[in-house]
Amino acid sequence: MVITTEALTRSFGTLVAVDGLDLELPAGGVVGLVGPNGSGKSTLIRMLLGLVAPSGGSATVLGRGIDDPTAYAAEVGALIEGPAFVPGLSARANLASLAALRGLPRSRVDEVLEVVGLAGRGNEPVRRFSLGMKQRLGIAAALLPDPALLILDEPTNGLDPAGIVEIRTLLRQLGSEGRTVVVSSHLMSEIETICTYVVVVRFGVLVFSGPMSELMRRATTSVAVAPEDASDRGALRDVLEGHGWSVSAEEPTLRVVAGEADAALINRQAAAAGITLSSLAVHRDSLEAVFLAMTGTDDGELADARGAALRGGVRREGVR
Ligand SMILES: Nc1ncnc2c1ncn2[C@@H]1O[C@H](COP(=O)(O)OP(=O)(O)OP(=O)(O)O)[C@@H](O)[C@H]1O
Repeated sequence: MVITTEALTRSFGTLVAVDGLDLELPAGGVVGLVGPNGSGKSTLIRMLLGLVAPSGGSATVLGRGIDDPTAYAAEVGALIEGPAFVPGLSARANLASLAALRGLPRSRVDEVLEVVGLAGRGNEPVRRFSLGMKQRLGIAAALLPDPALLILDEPTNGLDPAGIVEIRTLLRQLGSEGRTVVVSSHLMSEIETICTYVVVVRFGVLVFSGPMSELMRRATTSVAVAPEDASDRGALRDVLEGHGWSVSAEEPTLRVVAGEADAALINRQAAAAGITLSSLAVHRDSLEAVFLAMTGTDDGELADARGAALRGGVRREGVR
């Protein structure tokens, strides 16, 4: 396991930002940490990096306890805020000074520029870079020590759609090369196509943790059927309900709560009752809908009163 947590908790005054989290994250691939704003993702990441002390519980990173982050610091690369670079210096010079500071070989600079697709732009001053290029440079900086674990807090925040695609492609590539990439986002849609494993949190509480394929299995499926002759709708409904399916009417179709594997059976039952179907289509909820059902929001904003109060509190007090 690349990261484990046991009853990991962090409170700020009376607010419990991370609430008794139990996690076991497998090594390799891209792990998505998803939850609406204010659900404790950054606090969790900061605890794992040793930047915030837990109020309770324990955790390990690469097999070592977070009470001594220096034991694993050299093997973990992180990007937790917009990367800070000297704007007047080139990308290459910025990375070279970071490498020198960390005692890393200068040869890593060109290697990481190559990995993030900035090799051809390395001599340009960073001030000319787009936000997406700056994010890629930030990831390059995090990659300097060739870490086994890369942790990125909302790396696609503020990027335009093209920039988001670029970062996604890069993260997928990094996750397929043996290292583990942990990436947080408040939007399922931004990371669902790149994650192999997903952790969903809400109000600091774990809602789901497991392989992406398992999350997808939670998506409910239904089969929409329409009889050729509209006057058969009632009879068709009776037949399908008689076989134990739950059916709702949605003009001009009937929606049957059933999986893809049931489609042929539904067709046969209708035919056996002398009803010809003019259409039969399998629908699966989007991951967005699954996320909505789990967290109460699909746009990253908490929908209920506590969410509104927390967001108001954060802005008013500027607590960060
Ligand atoms: N230093 C702090 N002092 C007080 N409260 C804090 C502090 N850091 C975080 N919080 C609170 O803890 C809760 C979780 O915040 P956190 O930033 O971990 O969530 P998040 O899921 O990363 O959200 P976002 O996407 O908005 O950053 C929020 O209510 C936040 O206001």
